[in-house]
Amino acid sequence: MASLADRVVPDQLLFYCRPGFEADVATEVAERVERLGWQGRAEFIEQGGFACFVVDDERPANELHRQLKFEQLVFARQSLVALAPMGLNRDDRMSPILAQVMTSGWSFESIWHETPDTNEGKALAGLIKALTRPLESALRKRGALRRKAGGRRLHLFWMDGDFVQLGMSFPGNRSELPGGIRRLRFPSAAPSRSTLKLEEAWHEFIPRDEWSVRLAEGMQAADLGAAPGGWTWQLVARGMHVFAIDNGPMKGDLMATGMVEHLREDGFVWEPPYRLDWLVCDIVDKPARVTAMVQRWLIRRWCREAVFNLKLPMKRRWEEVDRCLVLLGEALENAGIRTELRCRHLYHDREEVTVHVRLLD
Ligand SMILES: C[S@@+](CC[C@H](N)C(=O)[O-])C[C@H]1O[C@@H](n2cnc3c(N)ncnc32)[C@H](O)[C@@H]1O
Repeated sequence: MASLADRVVPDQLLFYCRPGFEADVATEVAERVERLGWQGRAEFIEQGGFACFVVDDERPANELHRQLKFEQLVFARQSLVALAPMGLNRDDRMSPILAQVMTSGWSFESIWHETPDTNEGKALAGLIKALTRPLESALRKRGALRRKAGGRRLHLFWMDGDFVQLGMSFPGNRSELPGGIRRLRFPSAAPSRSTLKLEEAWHEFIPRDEWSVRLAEGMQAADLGAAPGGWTWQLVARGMHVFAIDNGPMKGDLMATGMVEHLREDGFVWEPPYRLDWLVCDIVDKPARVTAMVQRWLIRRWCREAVFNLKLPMKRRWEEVDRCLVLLGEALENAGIRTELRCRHLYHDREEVTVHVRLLD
């Protein structure tokens, strides 16, 4: 291991994201960092599938990483403390990587090789496969890869075959999914691919051991903007009764379950006949309008939990999301309603984000 004086200190944070959303991650992170009272600058390459925040502060980047809770980030799929990216020579990619790890003084329990979520990234699979074993064995021999190292994980983020950035993640403040991506199998009986958005939202926002209580058989739900029925299909698959609100047609098989009441009404004005367990909404409309409608549901306690999508066709997506979430948070607080509120750009979301709200009492 390098002595303390010789160590390379990580000076940046690295975030993965959906290609095309780099500016959103960069703006979100820069704003949050500023609110936390830190200095630095965000950097990204359009369509690169990642953004960096280079810390310009006397305090170490590790400390900023600890303060910036991954769970609260909207557009980042993964959050790492990182060293500067490294150009590699094709004849010997291993040696500089080993040297950088050893001078960083890092130790870890596992190594993940990852790439941007792009076609170029996928093409690096062969190179990564060839390097995985030799690198692991070299790092194990040098004592950096250990059986016990606080759950820390080394990430090698291959920007291309000649460029890699080394990052470190910490349990409790990271995505536990490779590339920060939750891959789900499309259920062939579901009426639309949108179904995966609601399923992913549940994985993201509801701990697995609470599903049997919070997504239970016999619960009552409303699905606003339900047609053709992908989200309703998920609710019915959990054994819930669903008010499906949409002018459009629901796919036949779903209606045959007897679990769905299809009402051709306006989701923005429809009111449930009694208190429900769940509200879900996938209506394509202005984010502020959708948020105001869900806010009314929550303040009147018409549901206990809600999942809704905010469609973001605009350029400044982070600003729009932040505005909606702040207004919603303030309105709920002013109404004396305690909630758990989270928002994420999920893997199955495209130009949209998914919000989850749960009433706490
Ligand atoms: C993105 S699609 C929903 C897809 C659905 N979540 C699924 O998984 O199949 C949006 C739906 O919202 C409906 N919609 C738009 N405005 C609405 C409104 N004011 N009230 C109810 N539904 C509306 C549209 O008819 C459309 O079917």
